[in-house]
Amino acid sequence: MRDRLKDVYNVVQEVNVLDSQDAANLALLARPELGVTFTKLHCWRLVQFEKCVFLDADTLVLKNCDELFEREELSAAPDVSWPDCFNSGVFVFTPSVDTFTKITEFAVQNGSFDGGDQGLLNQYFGDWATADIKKHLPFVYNVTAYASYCYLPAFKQFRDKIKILHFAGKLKPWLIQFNSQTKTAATPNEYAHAQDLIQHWWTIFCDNVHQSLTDNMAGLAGALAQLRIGVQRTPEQEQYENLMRRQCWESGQIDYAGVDAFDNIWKKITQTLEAKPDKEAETGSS
Ligand SMILES: O=c1ccn([C@@H]2O[C@H](COP(=O)(O)OP(=O)(O)O[C@H]3O[C@H](CO)[C@@H](O)[C@H](O)[C@H]3O)[C@@H](O)[C@H]2O)c(=O)[nH]1
Ligand SMILES: [Mn+2]
Repeated sequence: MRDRLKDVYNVVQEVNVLDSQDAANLALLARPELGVTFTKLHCWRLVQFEKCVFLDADTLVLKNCDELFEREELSAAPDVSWPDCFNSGVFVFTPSVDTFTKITEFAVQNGSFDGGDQGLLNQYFGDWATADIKKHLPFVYNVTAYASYCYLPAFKQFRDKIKILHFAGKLKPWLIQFNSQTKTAATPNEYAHAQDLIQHWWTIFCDNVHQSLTDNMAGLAGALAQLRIGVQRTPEQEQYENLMRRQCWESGQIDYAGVDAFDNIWKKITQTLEAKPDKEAETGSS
């Protein structure tokens, strides 16, 4: 996968979720819940660049955004569910080892109010909402596509102005049912207003990404490599695609480390089994 990425990007830099070689990381080892968050913070170490724009992997750039580099750290667009916080899926920053260290130290001390990088960065850059309006990126640089967060009449009115669409939330484009034969995505209701943009994501995937994937790749990439695009599907292929989609969906939805941890599931099963005789007794007596 790294080789494929190197064909497309100028720099492919590997970062570890937790790296015991590093003092800041060592401190974070005591806070494993911050591990994934920490990974995103590595972007501040790209000191070979003067200025950078961070983009979540679930963003889709629709127009040239070079002017973002004229903004200062930390510039970002408001988050739709709490506009006094910025959404951390798109932000302008200045790489600096010093800032990286300060943010990680801050993380170790204060944690993150939402358990992710967005809470942490909003705490660290705590005056974003009030200090400098130039650091408020227009919303078109980070438009949340999910219907329940979307102001649909505005989406319709301003859709041609959207520069970056962000598939924030659990339902990602790659989890949406896709028919490899007709090359069409079965857009769910939550994205009905953005159907052509979901289709655009899949068209880019079919035309520019699929040929770079191979069956021996791990995870979703390996599974997507097995799609046979534009040819008639055998019943086996159809069944496979349905199964893959379902597995993606389910793995995307299940909170293995939290409420859906095996211990909790087991507890629930045990409780249900224990509760059953009582229920029957109740029904019997009533
Ligand atoms: O296994 C993973 C998980 C996440 N990421 C990266 O982390 C980003 C954030 O995850 P995502 O699923 O996109 O989160 P969102 O649904 O966008 O949710 C919000 O909450 C996150 C946690 O605070 C923030 O990072 C997001 O910017 C914010 O939009 C991804 O885009 C990736 O770039 C990975 O590389 N690997
Ligand atoms: Mn995201």
